Amino acid sequence: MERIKTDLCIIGAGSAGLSLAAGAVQMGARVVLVEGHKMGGDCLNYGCVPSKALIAAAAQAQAMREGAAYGVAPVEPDIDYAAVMTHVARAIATIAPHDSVERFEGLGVRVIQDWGRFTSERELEAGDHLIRARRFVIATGSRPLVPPIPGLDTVPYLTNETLFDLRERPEHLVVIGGGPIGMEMAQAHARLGSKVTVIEGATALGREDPELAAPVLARARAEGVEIVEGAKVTAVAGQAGAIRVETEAGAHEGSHLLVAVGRTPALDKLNLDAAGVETTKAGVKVGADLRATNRRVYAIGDAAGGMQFTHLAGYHASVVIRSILLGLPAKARTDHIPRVTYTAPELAQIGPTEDEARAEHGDKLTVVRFDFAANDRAIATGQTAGAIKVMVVGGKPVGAGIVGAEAGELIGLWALALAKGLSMADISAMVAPYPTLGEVNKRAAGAYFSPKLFENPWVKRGVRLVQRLLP
Ligand SMILES: Cc1cc2nc3c(=O)[nH]c(=O)nc-3n(C[C@H](O)[C@H](O)[C@H](O)COP(=O)(O)OP(=O)(O)OC[C@H]3O[C@@H](n4cnc5c(N)ncnc54)[C@H](O)[C@@H]3O)c2cc1C
Ligand SMILES: NC(=O)c1ccc[n+]([C@@H]2O[C@H](COP(=O)([O-])OP(=O)(O)OC[C@H]3O[C@@H](n4cnc5c(N)ncnc54)[C@H](O)[C@@H]3O)[C@@H](O)[C@H]2O)c1
Repeated sequence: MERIKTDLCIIGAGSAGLSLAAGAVQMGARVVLVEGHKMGGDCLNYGCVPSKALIAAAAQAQAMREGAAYGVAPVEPDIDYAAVMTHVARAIATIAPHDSVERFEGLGVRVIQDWGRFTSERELEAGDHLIRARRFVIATGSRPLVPPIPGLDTVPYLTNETLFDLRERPEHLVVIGGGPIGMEMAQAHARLGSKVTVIEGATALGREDPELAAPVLARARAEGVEIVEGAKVTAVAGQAGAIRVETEAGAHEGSHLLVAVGRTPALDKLNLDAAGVETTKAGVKVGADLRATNRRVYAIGDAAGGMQFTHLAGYHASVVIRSILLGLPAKARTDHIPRVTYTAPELAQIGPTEDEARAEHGDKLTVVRFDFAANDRAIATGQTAGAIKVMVVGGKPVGAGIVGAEAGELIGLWALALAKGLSMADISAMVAPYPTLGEVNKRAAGAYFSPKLFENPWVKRGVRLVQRLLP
């Protein structure tokens, strides 16, 4: 058993652990990084990267069907599903060196490729190593939640960890769960030629602003995705190629089953009791400073039990690095974290939705909006299905929601606005290049001021007075 003493031991080399390791070692800390499975974690291997690569292939296929509006004869694409998955694997392989053991060892990180398990409040065992660290950071992420549905353990089912291993296109993919994973993968597969049924216990994309989620669901349905809502799955039966899903609202059959009903924190291997680290159902119990009940231990990323995004994992790393390396107080905010569902159209949100903002701010809330249909670039490119809504309190945006082409890119401005406390006046001061979809952001800000400017009798009177006085 090798004994290692270090400043910082990070458990998990996913988005959270890698961001922290790279930052901490380059700032001069001695860092040990413990990873039991694949460097890069979920995002690189089973999550963001493969899903977005698959979505890109699906978008290409769909574009070939939709040429008519542009005067380009539409064709039904000839899709080689195995080749699509080769494209997905290539995207992973291209990014993998950036997350590799070699790169991190090159930066000076000691990487231990084994599962970590606490033996005490100050020590972690990983293979033949016993690591004593001044600070530990749990960055072990999450894994797919497999609900206790009767019969599920008797049928072959896919999760995000196995979906991208497929080499033959599912004939009929049944997806349990209409959240972001379910809807992204459902639409992508329908575009790639599978028949797809989504079975959702409540409302599909139910955490989103219903007005902004509606066009996403409508488009997916128009492209052939069957979305069954209010249909909690009660039992599953069958075998490979013929799987039957029973719901409270009837039964559905398909060739393949994808389970996408949420995530569960990956904490089971850590022996957290030995470390005095308490947990909740969502993850490690942490405060806003991301410190656990053992104050030497932090949790970041999915393991911290809040929102689950790669950019949040990176942000968490930047928060705890202040506290761990410099001893400075640091708290994680949540109000400025955007989220994007990469369906077509994309759906992006930051801060509260309209309903949530109204519940919090009541009459102080103003909601301004602008439709893509009035944006020249959207008209020119045939992308007019979309809208932006901005929730404003006291002249400052508290939230924004965008549905439409490139919504994920467009929300970036509001992420800056909320991070820095910018006002609607700041946004409207921006000159956006013409013609860009990004003009919708400025026009939303304009919509906030135009009633104040154009429907105000005092402004009109003032202008008339000045006009009389001017030479
Ligand atoms: C299908 C899908 C699509 C997604 N798309 C997006 C997206 O488009 N945008 C976005 O922002 N987010 C997306 N996410 C979410 C994103 O992948 C996660 O939020 C992110 O990966 C979390 O990073 P993490 O470092 O906390 O955890 P992970 O990436 O899960 O990494 C944790 C690592 O810890 C390791 N580990 C676990 N236990 C131990 C142990 N005891 N010892 C040693 N190592 C251990 C694991 O092997 C793993 O490598 C998606 C997720 C899925 C499933
Ligand atoms: N674009 C992105 O950023 C992105 C993409 C995919 C995933 N993610 C992350 O991964 C997380 C997990 O995504 P997810 O879609 O698996 O989970 P989710 O919790 O967001 O959605 C799961 C859905 O399954 C439904 N459900 C649960 N049990 C059911 C049952 N028995 N029968 C029918 N429906 C049932 C729920 O009502 C819910 O709508 C997301 O919250 C997000 O943080 C992010």
